[in-house]
Amino acid sequence: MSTSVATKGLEGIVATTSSICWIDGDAGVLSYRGIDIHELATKSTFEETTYLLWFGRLPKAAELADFTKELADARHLPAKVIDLLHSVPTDATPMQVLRTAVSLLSIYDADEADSSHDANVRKSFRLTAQIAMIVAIFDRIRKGKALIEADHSLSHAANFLWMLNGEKPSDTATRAFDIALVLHADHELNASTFAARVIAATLADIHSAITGAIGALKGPLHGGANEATMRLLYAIDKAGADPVEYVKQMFAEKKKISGFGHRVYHTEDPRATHLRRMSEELGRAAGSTKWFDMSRKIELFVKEQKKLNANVDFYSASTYTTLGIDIDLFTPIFAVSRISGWAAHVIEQHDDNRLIRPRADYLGPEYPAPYIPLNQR
Ligand SMILES: CC(=O)SCCNC(=O)CCNC(=O)[C@H](O)C(C)(C)COP(=O)(O)OP(=O)(O)OC[C@H]1O[C@@H](n2cnc3c(N)ncnc32)[C@H](O)[C@@H]1OP(=O)(O)O
Ligand SMILES: O=C([O-])CC(=O)C(=O)O
Repeated sequence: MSTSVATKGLEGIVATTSSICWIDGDAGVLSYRGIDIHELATKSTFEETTYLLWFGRLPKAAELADFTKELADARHLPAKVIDLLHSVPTDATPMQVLRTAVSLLSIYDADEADSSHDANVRKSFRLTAQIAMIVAIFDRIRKGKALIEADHSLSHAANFLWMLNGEKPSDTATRAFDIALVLHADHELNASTFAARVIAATLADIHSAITGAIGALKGPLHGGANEATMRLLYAIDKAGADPVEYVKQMFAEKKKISGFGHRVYHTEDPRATHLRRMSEELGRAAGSTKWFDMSRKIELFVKEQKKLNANVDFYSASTYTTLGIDIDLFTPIFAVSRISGWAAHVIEQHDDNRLIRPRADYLGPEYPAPYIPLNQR
């Protein structure tokens, strides 16, 4: 009965046109609006990269200053959203809370019913500022700590660390975190971005699309892999095990190693190059490269045994841990960055929309199957 054969997981299927992000998975190239990620990671900032993603080109100095101010000015959460953060159980995961809070934000957004280009851009500023605030504020609430007011003079990266830790971050920590935000900002039609575009394509609002994207990011095959990677490193450490022997046993049990493999890259993930270096450098600066050393042993072994490369999630785990960030904040922090890419894709989708509605290769009972009356089944 089927008319065509489905490609499991839509591998290799081109599902849309886009002008935002280009990846060459064989050459290990990632670019935003044509600009290589290595250039952006070494020269740009999260604010400038977000401008690039949303508006299609690098900003001039005055444009960047205006953009930075607008993003800082958007650091405001409705009281009801702060109430929600106080009312959820303190053992709720930050990803659950973020997903729920972003959904609630839509009810208080002045532009909720407006999905025009300009309204989407206004909402993107707010969502980008608010997602970072929600993650930082909930972490303080669950730890019984006093809330920290946003500092509008700080960059997006520095303000997040300030609101999370209640201490002005060092330049080293701010720059490392800012680079991590740049590296995670966009990645073409990854699962969460695709989810966002599918939702946006029904002409649903951007908050609905981003709520769905956060749900998709949470899974351990996608953004959740950074937390799963760190849980693996902790488990090896707790067991006092040799990392290679531990991973060998996982292979014997046919388990996947989080932080390895990628649907698109068949070579080094260019983001891992930076995160590997950051993991080592931050470890050295902090006086211990323990997590980097363990990660590197695993990386070399997995590469040798399975020809699998580390992806963006592998070294972000040890990088964030060395920055003193709790494990269950890793995936929310991915969202703190990825909102920039999600927003760019929702704007692009709404600007030139068509419903996304593929077909399924039907494998069920043959048509016409009999309807058997209830008393005869
Ligand atoms: C930000 C991101 O989303 S980056 C990705 C984050 N996810 C992870 O790190 C989770 C671990 N990795 C994986 O599960 C996969 O590599 C994915 C989900 C990233 C890509 O999945 P796919 O393209 O569907 O590849 P698939 O899962 O089919 O794997 C192909 C083969 O490689 C193996 N493989 C892939 N990744 C791994 C891994 N991390 N550990 C062990 N084996 C792996 C699979 O077992 C499979 O082997 P088989 O053909 O012998 O059955
Ligand atoms: O592109 C993907 O499939 C996953 C990924 O690396 C990302 O979302 O950053």
